[in-house]
Amino acid sequence: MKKILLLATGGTIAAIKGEQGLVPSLSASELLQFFENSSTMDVTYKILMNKDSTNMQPEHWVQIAEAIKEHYEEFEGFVITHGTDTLSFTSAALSYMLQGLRKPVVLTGSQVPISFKKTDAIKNLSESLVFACEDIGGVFVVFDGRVIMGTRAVKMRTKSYDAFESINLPYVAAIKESKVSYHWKPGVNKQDFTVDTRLCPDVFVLKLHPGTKPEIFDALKKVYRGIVIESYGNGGIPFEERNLLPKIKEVLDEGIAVLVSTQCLEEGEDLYLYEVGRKVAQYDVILSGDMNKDAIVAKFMWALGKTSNLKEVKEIVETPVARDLSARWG
Ligand SMILES: NC(=O)C[C@H](N)C(=O)O
Repeated sequence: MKKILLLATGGTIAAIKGEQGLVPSLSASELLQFFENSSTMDVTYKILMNKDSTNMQPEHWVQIAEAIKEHYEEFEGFVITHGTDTLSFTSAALSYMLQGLRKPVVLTGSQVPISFKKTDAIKNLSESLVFACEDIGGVFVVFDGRVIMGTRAVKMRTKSYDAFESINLPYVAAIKESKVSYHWKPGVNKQDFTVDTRLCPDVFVLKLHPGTKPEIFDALKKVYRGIVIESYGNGGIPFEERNLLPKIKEVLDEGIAVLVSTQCLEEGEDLYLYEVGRKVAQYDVILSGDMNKDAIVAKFMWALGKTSNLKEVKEIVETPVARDLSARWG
């Protein structure tokens, strides 16, 4: 019998209809009442919080990581039920905070509450429990029959059952009728299991649009230590009218880390391709490669939690962790 720990954090999966709309309310034991006792696994549950994931903050990621650390030796696999809206930020953050995992940490949720007729919760939770029994290490998202690396999941759809896609990396596996079919398998971790929950939440994502004013950086530098600029296409910063370059140089000189990424979900940046990219690349900004925004935010917070030296932050963020960055950039 595999010993699995179910950590409940809320989300639609645990929601009921309240007077103000759907609210997470069910406990972990109430979630498990929808399942028959299994002969292959022994599931223990713990409720960590009951939140709509919109209300999740980096401090809650730390709480989840600490719970896994506390129970790591007792269990063979972990399932975290979570709201889908920020699930991929949490899965990425756990991928950075929990290194050298030799057991699966699986995040799941649902688009429709578990007590509703057309729910996807029973499928997602039972497939997550199946995957949590696999002999594999790492953080994964299991949703709608697909297994995605925790650093590569992105919520693409607000209502459909297939809410998540694996961006810039193939799915790890498919699950059908409780059978796991691997497309590829992450290698065995060589490093020891370590937990590093130091995070600096002072990171801001600035999504560029034609008309973005340089003065925005004056406001940002007062409250943030890291700025992610989601630029366009292969990457670049406008340098003619509303020229953003002088302000970027100014914030860097004041010790604020700047990362340039792209609004395009697939194929990553190539900052050296165009003049608009090369002009900002000369400032030694951090490059995103093909990491997605949710992973970038979590990794940036994790890097800034360790150091404020801009060179070291760049080095940490640009080094691949848990398959978050493809070989071309790594
Ligand atoms: N499907 C969901 O779980 C959405 C919900 N608002 C949440 O993220 O908690």
